[in-house]
Amino acid sequence: MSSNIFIFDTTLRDGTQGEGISLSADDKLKIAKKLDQLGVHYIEGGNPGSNGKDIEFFQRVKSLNLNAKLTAFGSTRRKNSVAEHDANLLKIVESGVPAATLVGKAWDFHVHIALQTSLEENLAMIQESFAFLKRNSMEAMYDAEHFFDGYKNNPEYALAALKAAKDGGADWLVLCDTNGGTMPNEIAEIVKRVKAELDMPIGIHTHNDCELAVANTLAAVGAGATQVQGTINGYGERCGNANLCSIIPNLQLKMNYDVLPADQLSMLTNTARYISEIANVHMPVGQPYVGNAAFAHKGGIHVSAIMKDSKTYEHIVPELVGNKQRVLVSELAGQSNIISKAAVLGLNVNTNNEKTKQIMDHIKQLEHEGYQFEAADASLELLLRKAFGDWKPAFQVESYKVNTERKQEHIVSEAVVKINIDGQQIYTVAEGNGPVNALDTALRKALAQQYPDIEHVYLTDYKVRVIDETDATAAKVRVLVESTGKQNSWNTVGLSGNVIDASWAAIVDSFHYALLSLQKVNVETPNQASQAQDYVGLTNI
Ligand SMILES: CC(=O)SCCNC(=O)CCNC(=O)[C@H](O)C(C)(C)COP(=O)(O)OP(=O)(O)OC[C@H]1O[C@@H](n2cnc3c(N)ncnc32)[C@H](O)[C@@H]1OP(=O)(O)O
Ligand SMILES: CC(=O)C(=O)O
Repeated sequence: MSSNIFIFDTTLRDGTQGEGISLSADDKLKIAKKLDQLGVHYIEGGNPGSNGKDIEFFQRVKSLNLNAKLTAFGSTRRKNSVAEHDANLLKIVESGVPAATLVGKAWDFHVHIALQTSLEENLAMIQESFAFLKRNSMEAMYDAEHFFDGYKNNPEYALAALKAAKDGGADWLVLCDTNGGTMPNEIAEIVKRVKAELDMPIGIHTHNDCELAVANTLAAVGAGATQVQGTINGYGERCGNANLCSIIPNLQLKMNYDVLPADQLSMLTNTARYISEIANVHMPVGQPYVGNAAFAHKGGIHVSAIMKDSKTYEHIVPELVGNKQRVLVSELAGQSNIISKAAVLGLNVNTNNEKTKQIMDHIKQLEHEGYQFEAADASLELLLRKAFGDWKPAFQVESYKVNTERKQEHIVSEAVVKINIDGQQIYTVAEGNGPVNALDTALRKALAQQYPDIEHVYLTDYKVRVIDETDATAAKVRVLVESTGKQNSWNTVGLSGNVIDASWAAIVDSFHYALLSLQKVNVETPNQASQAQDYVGLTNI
């Protein structure tokens, strides 16, 4: 391993400057705990001089006794004032954390335009603010705002800003590519020059406006930076910050730096997903390292090869970052995709045979008609189980009917469902706020008579897509439904020329899937049942 790199997480500060991200104090505490478990070295909790929520966070976070060093963020003192009376600096000290990060201007243009003060006054603001922090015994980082743009415009002044921070006692000089417009070669060259000029620990803080934040961070580290600032999932102002979920594994697994212990690196995927849930921001499936599709294989040629050796199409072992390999089945599949998927389900299909080919052709035909199985794993599982003779449906649908009626201000839908379970006909009626909701409720009510646990299954997402748009009158509708049980969620698909019928098909598949495990638990002895659940895998609702 090479030398240590310090990870400075600013998800709770710069991350919250991203559009659509707003975290409560409780959210921030949960995220701080998670980041600490991951093993980051610094957690920038927020701006105590900005809002009450951040002040509350800093008050409450102390009781968590985190290993990571907490840092409070703010700016250098206001122009023409004194640090001791600066409300923002006082709040930082009052926050009681051991470290602080102050942003200060390093680009002469910004001093003139944004601060509207003299170049000398800005240097005094920097120097005096750091001296104030050091008098209060804090570890102090200088976030040299727009450092790279400043250096390109006026290198003497940009370096003078760094020297002012150093003279004030700053412990770290963090070079910021605030507008995110610098290229990796420029970053490397400028970091090297700063290293040669000033004997100080250097950090890097980049933004993603040219989609280069990760590359720029790595270039800076290669040139001698030892503190890396970034956020989980790259949240941050405008196009975001440098994404730590890519930087950490790149540094550790590709560039051989000592960043996190291996067992903590394997928490990366879980951390990224947990924080995306709290931030309520959907993660792109193709997000490197931690995305759901980061190790998902779709093309038949790829799957055929990974079954021989995963290295053929995987740049790392996914488990190193806590992710896992997935095989998708679609019209681009070959027999290998089916065999691999069936093996995961515990189905005994281990050789290429005529049956596998028939199923593959059937799936391709269905996808050609408009089905889509890669986003409907549960429907695919039912299809495979049926094809390999492993599935007996728990119920048969006899009929359904649904009406929607508006009475003055109220719209109500009523569904009537007739199903058959082991020869016994069950007939239910239910109301809902729409036809899909009414059908879902009526079917659940019918099944609950024999499978009470089905009450825990909810429809949690519903997507409709009109396909075959070139022929609008004959267009088909594809409905994807996400359902959630006590522990898992799963997706099913329905296709029809009628949106209600497509929805019904997707709902029926969802309940069939849920009943796979309930059915097994009901028919087996307790011991066999737990084996059956392991065997069924995903389907323990
Ligand atoms: C590059 C970055 O990401 S920096 C961090 C950006 N993050 C944020 O701004 C989020 C938190 N900010 C806030 O809550 C508010 O902006 C506050 C509390 C800091 C300040 O609020 P206000 O006092 O109302 O000022 P406002 O936000 O309108 O303007 C910023 C002021 O800070 C001054 N300022 C900007 N940078 C600095 C600096 N490095 N040092 C000192 N003063 C600065 C500006 O010149 C401006 O002063 P002016 O009002 O005399 O023109
Ligand atoms: C400090 C900071 O967030 C920046 O310069 O981008």
